[in-house]
Amino acid sequence: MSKSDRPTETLTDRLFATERQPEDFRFDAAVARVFPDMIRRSVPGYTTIIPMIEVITEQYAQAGSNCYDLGCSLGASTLAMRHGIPFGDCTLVGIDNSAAMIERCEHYIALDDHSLPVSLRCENIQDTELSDASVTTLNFTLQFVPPEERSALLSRIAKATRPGGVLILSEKIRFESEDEQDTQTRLHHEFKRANGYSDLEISQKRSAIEQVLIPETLSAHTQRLKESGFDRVLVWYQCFNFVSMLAIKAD
Ligand SMILES: Nc1ncnc2c1ncn2[C@@H]1O[C@H](C[S@+](CC[C@H]([NH3+])C(=O)[O-])CC(=O)[O-])[C@@H](O)[C@H]1O
Ligand SMILES: O=C(O)C(=O)Cc1ccccc1
Repeated sequence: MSKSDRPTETLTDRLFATERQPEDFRFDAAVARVFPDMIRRSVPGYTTIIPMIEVITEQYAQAGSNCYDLGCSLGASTLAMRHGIPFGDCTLVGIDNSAAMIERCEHYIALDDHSLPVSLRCENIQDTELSDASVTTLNFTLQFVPPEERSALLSRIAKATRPGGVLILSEKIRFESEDEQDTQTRLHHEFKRANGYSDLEISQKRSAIEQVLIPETLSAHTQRLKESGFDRVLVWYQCFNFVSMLAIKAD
């Protein structure tokens, strides 16, 4: 096996470093190979959010319930949930519709020495079966679901959630004020530059995700979470245009 084929080798993301034909971003094998580096260098707060998912899971997981990580990629949030769940009789399920991600995710799960089994499913989260949930995580995944299809998914999650259970929802957001949108976007791009991305990488990635990752405002998210069946919504983290919310179902 060559060095670059080792499934958990940390590789540097250079996918947008040279000029390329405009093409929509996809979670294919090339992205899966560099994903840990890409997400860490691209999403402000990602390295803080992951360990906090463990803390939040520990607070809200319920004995005998199901915990879901929807859009689990390589399992970073899945593993945080695994370490947070304080009950041996919970079922932890990671779901992603990218075969390349799920295949690599299996390796990360296997390397993590922990007794709670993780069940991985290569499925579309929009029609995957959900039931008896206490903690569900959508860590930067809902943003890739077409906006008009987001309510149906959130309603299914809320319906499947036990009283006192939660949804952890992390998203790239946009702002109502054009001024704030410009400032936060500039700061996000500065974060990427500080992490070694060139102007070409930033602009080519921006074009590739434009039609694929659709950010919405915080108020749109909050309103829809409430209409979907969650009782309380709070923001527990924000860095620039990246936020994480906690949507809670009343006891
Ligand atoms: N409809 C869908 N069904 C299933 N999976 C999907 C769908 N749409 C997108 N995905 C999957 O959602 C993941 C989004 S990444 C999540 C990071 C992870 N949560 C982490 O904490 O490291 C975030 C990002 O790249 O910004 C990808 O693996 C997609 O294949
Ligand atoms: O890179 C960006 O600009 C983002 O908004 C985050 C991101 C991270 C990983 C895949 C797609 C988008």
